[in-house]
Amino acid sequence: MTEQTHVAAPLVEVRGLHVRFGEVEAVNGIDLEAYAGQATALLGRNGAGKSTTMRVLAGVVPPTAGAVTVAGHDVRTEALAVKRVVGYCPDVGGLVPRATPWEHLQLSARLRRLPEWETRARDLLEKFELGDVAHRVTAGFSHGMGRRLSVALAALHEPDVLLLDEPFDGVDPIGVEATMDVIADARARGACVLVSTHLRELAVQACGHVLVLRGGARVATVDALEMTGEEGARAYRGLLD
Ligand SMILES: Nc1ncnc2c1ncn2[C@@H]1O[C@H](COP(=O)(O)OP(=O)(O)OP(=O)(O)O)[C@@H](O)[C@H]1O
Repeated sequence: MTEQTHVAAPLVEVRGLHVRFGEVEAVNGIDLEAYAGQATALLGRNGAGKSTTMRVLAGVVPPTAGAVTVAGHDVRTEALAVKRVVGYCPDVGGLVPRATPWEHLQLSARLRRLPEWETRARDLLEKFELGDVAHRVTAGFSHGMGRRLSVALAALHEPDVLLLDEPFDGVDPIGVEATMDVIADARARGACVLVSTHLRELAVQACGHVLVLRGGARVATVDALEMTGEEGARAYRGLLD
């Protein structure tokens, strides 16, 4: 036996990630590994660096320093390949106000050259209870409706790496359940899932591992069980100070 506990290579590998915006050090030396079939939650206070880390993994923000690979692709030199293997629900934006949910899904399917996407698109819209508004422009959508569509869009092509930034924010129980299903389905088919959220209880329900960030750095990686209930709330609170 070797000391290695994972035989397969990680789907997400982050070594010494730094991201600077002018004077602001948004991410300050994060290490992270995530494997097929795993779901990992990113928790931390406002400004801890969760969304910036997600943006780097999605290939939309380049690292200032550090090595980051997603499904074996370097985010710095192979950003397009990263975007192909990732399904990304950004924390804000990403929807075109004058387009309908169906048009969003259609555009994503065409850009990715997905064959036979219509049935899955319809199923996702039904799952997220967006079937009735499938042909209504998103301009008038509530915040929660927009979140639900963003998760459906991220999941459409059954990506190897699913990145959900604040997927539960303002979402009703049906939407939360649909998002939990999407996460469970992704894990079952061997995808790797990362979820950034402020909702600790939902994070531990969805994920097996929790990464706590503070000031752009990782302060702990714990089993989700250690973050559940009142004891978990106390443990989490302790990591925030
Ligand atoms: N484009 C940007 N330009 C300048 N500063 C930025 C930019 N994006 C993020 N930051 C800064 O980087 C830090 C980390 O931000 P980030 O959005 O990653 O945190 P977060 O943990 O996702 O916070 P929240 O929980 O509030 O969404 C913050 O100080 C933020 O102001």
